[in-house]
This record gives sequence, structure tokens and C-alpha cells, in this order.
Amino acid sequence: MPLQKNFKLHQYLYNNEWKSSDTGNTIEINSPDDGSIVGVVPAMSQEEVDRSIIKTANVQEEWAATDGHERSDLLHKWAEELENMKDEIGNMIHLEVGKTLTAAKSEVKRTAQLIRHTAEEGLRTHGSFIQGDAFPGASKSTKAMVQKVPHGVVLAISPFNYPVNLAASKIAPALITGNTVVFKPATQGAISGLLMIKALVKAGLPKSVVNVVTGRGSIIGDFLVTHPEVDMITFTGGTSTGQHIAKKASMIPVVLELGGKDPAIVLEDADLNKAAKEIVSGALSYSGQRCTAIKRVMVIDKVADELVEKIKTNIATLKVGKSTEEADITPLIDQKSADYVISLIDDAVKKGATVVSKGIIQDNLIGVTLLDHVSEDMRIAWEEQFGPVLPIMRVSNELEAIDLEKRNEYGLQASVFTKNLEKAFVLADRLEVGTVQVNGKTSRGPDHFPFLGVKNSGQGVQGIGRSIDSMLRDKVLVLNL
Ligand SMILES: NC(=O)C1=CN([C@@H]2O[C@H](COP(=O)(O)OP(=O)(O)OC[C@H]3O[C@@H](n4cnc5c(N)ncnc54)[C@H](OP(=O)(O)O)[C@@H]3O)[C@@H](O)[C@H]2O)C=CC1
Ligand SMILES: O=C(O)[C@H](O)COP(=O)(O)O
Repeated sequence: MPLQKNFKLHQYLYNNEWKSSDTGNTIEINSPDDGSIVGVVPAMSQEEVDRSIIKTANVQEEWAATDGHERSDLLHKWAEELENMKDEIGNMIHLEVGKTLTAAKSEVKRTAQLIRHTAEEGLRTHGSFIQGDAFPGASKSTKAMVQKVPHGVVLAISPFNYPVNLAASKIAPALITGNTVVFKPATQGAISGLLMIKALVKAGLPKSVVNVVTGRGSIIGDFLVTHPEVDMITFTGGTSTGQHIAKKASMIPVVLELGGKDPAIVLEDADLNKAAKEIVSGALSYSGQRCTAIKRVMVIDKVADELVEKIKTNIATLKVGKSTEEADITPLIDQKSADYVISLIDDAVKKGATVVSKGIIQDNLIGVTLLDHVSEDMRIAWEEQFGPVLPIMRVSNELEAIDLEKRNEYGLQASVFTKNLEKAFVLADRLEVGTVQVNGKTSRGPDHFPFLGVKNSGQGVQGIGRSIDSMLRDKVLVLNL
């Protein structure tokens, strides 16, 4: 394979030193665009991972003892350094996970904004004060000071699709609240994650307040999530991985953001032009590799033909190609993901779905496939595609849509398109999801909104304020006068 110009052996961070694994084992990261080697990261041994976690635990008390405004200052400096490294990090995200350079740089910018907001929001975290006399038998002379204290060592595990943003959205809230962090980036995305941490070291990170462990999750994952020095886990990734972690981790808080099958429900009175535009952008940004992508459309029969036509027209404007060509639809993260998407399309077609648009298939580059008349017996009606295929399910009324949504295993977000706000609210009340978007695409941002999934889409809540809350526990000091 041809090497990229910046091909390099990257190192993991231990106690502010960049190190290779003593075993010499490495993992090659290949570009989704053309398979070329982007770089190589260490495959750390269990002993090395253990040493990193213990070191992170050893400095936690000292870090928690620093003043909040100092921790906030560090985050502000981190945001600044990230912006200084925007081109380098953006270029690495682009090479490593196949995002266009524009999208990759905007991820870095969004991350700097998220860190700054976290640095400020974290300063406004307060405990509370409770008087005893509200409970019979106690009196005003019993007073509780409820403090907010960090859990200790937070294990942050991030996925490939936002290798910088989804990592920082865990690390920044952990740091501002006085936790120390063991960061395990997704292997595909690890180099971008390491560069992001390089910016944090430049910003003045004290030794071991963050240590980075690299290696395949399937090899070092169980050791990490069951390590006795890990006090809290925050994870974003696939549902099966998240469920596995939840079963393994014991007696510690675990926040999970997992997969989704977000529906866009389009009612008869919807503005169909707007709905079609939002659906196409919501379903197909980054080629559908987003947990919050619209993954199925449920449309009232009466307006289905018109909506499908409009969606088709919007899809036709999308450029399919390499991420280096700033295309809208770019190669999927790997061949396995592409094969999975193709298997869903083949299954639906075999069972009678109508192919409205079909794109090229060239290795892991898949053009957009728009499937109409998708029925419940097809896998694409239920399984998360994480790729550029959009199934349309026609329903006779909104109750049918609610029923379809309720019977699926996921519950991240849903969009409802209608001009009747009262109806939108009634529907929103009944949908079993974390967030309902009215007349807009499903989306995580703005980053200070609570972000959560119910059912198999997650546990706990993220979004800047809620993430900060998740990194803290109560500690009660009772004064008996
Ligand atoms: N709800 C949300 O906010 C989001 C959900 N997702 C979901 O994530 C999936 C795609 O992301 P992807 O990165 O492929 O997800 P994976 O679940 O494959 O991986 C996520 C992270 O978990 C690690 N990991 C893998 N196995 C284990 C294990 N046994 N123990 C601990 N860690 C492990 C991975 O490491 P390694 O890379 O080394 O395997 C990676 O860092 C989709 O299903 C998508 O819906 C994605 C983004 C956001
Ligand atoms: O992991 C994901 O896919 C993201 O959390 C989605 O973020 P976005 O809605 O801002 O693209």
C-alpha cells in the first residue's frame, strides 16, 4: 500500500511521556479512502495498561485538590491549543476516518467550543444545604452540607466517527470536576485522539491526570472495564459493545451512548420540501455513520409519493466520491461495514422493496440507496445500517408510526414533521426516545442540550451540563449542633 506523507509510528501517553509498547506490537491504521497506511499505534500490553491506570489513580486526589478555576484555565488553554493545531488534527481526522477536510476541521472547532463551554459550566457546579427540620423527629440543629465530589478515575472510551469530539465530550467534564482520566480511543481514530491529547499536554496537563491507552478493545477492553482502580465508565459506541461493558463493570456508574434507529415521521400536513431536505441531510451526513442519523422514514401514505420524489431529487444532488474530493458520500470506515450495509440492501430487495435510487458500489464506497415500500419482514426496518441507505416505510396514520417506533429496540431520537404543533406534542409524548425533534433532523447538538438514549440506545445522559453531573457524586457532611 502507498504510504501517506505523514505516515508515522505514533506513541501512547504515559505520565506525560510518549512511549512505544515494550512488546513492539503495533496496529496499522488504514485510510478508508484507499487503504493506504495513515500511521501505526502501539498495541499496549496488559501490564502497560495496568501501569497507566494505577498511575492515573495515584494522582487523582492531588488533581481533585486543585482549585476549580485552575482546572477551568487548563481547559481554556486546551481549547486554544486545539485551535492552534486545527489543521494538523483536522487533516488526521480526514485521513483516518475518511471525513472531508472541511468536516474534519469543523469537528476540531466544535470541540474547542465544547471544551470552553465545559470550562465555564463546570465552575457553576454547586452542592446544596439541607436543614433537618423538614423530617419529623429531626430539627434545624441538624444540617447537611451536600457536596459534589468526583468519582475518581474515569475510563473514557470513544468511537471512530467523531474521534476528537466524542472523546473530548467525556474528558473535559471529567477533568473540570476533579476526576483523572484513562482515555481509550477507538483504534480507527486513535491517532486523531492522540493528537488531541498532545494539545492538552501543550496546554499544561499535569503528569498522569490523563493517560492514553491504545490497543484493540476486543483485547484490552475487559481488562480496562473491570480494573479495580476505575471508578466510572463513560462509553460511546455500538450497542453490543455497550451491553457487554455494562455486564462486565460492577458497582460503578456507567454512562452509555449507543446505537440508534431514529425515525423521521412525516404527517400529511408537513412542509414536504423542508422534510425532504432535513431527512436527506439528517440521514446522509458523513455517509450515515452517525448514531443520530435518520435511519428510517415513516410517512403517511397519502403524501408518500410526493415525499419520496422530493427525497430522490435531493439525493441526486449529492456528490459521491473520496473524502479527498470533498464528496458528500464517502467510503465507509471499512469493508466489513460496507458488506453489512450491502447485506441489508440485498435482503430488502429480495423481499420486495422498491429501489428508488441506487448508487455505485466500489469496495467500501457505496452510493445512496433509497428504498421504498420497506416492510416489517425486512432487516433494514429494524437494524442500524450506519451507512448511506434510507428505507421508507409507508403508514396509514400516525398511530401506526408510533407502534413501529415503540416495537424497535432503540430509542435515541425521532423527528416529527407537521405544521400542527399540538399533534407534534401528542406524538412526542408517546415516542419512547431520548429526544424528539419537531420539524428538524435528528441531531446531538447544540452540545449543551441533554443528549440521551433510552431502551438499547443508552443509559445516563450526556450533553455538557449533564455530563458534568455524571462525573460527580454526592458527599454529605452533617453538622449536629
Ligand atoms: N449514541 C451515540 O452517541 C453514538 C453511538 N455510536 C454507535 O457506535 C457504533 C459505531 O462505532 P464503533 O466505533 O464501531 O463502535 P464499537 O462499539 O465497535 O467501538 C467503540 C469503542 O469501544 C471499544 N471497544 C470495543 N470492544 C470493547 C470491549 N470489549 N470493551 C471495551 N471497549 C471496547 C472500541 O475499541 P476498538 O476501536 O479498539 O475496537 C472503541 O473504542 C454504532 O453502532 C453507532 O450507533 C457511535 C457514535 C455515537
Ligand atoms: O456519534 C454520533 O453519531 C454523534 O453523537 C452524532 O452527533 P451529531 O448529531 O452532532 O452529528
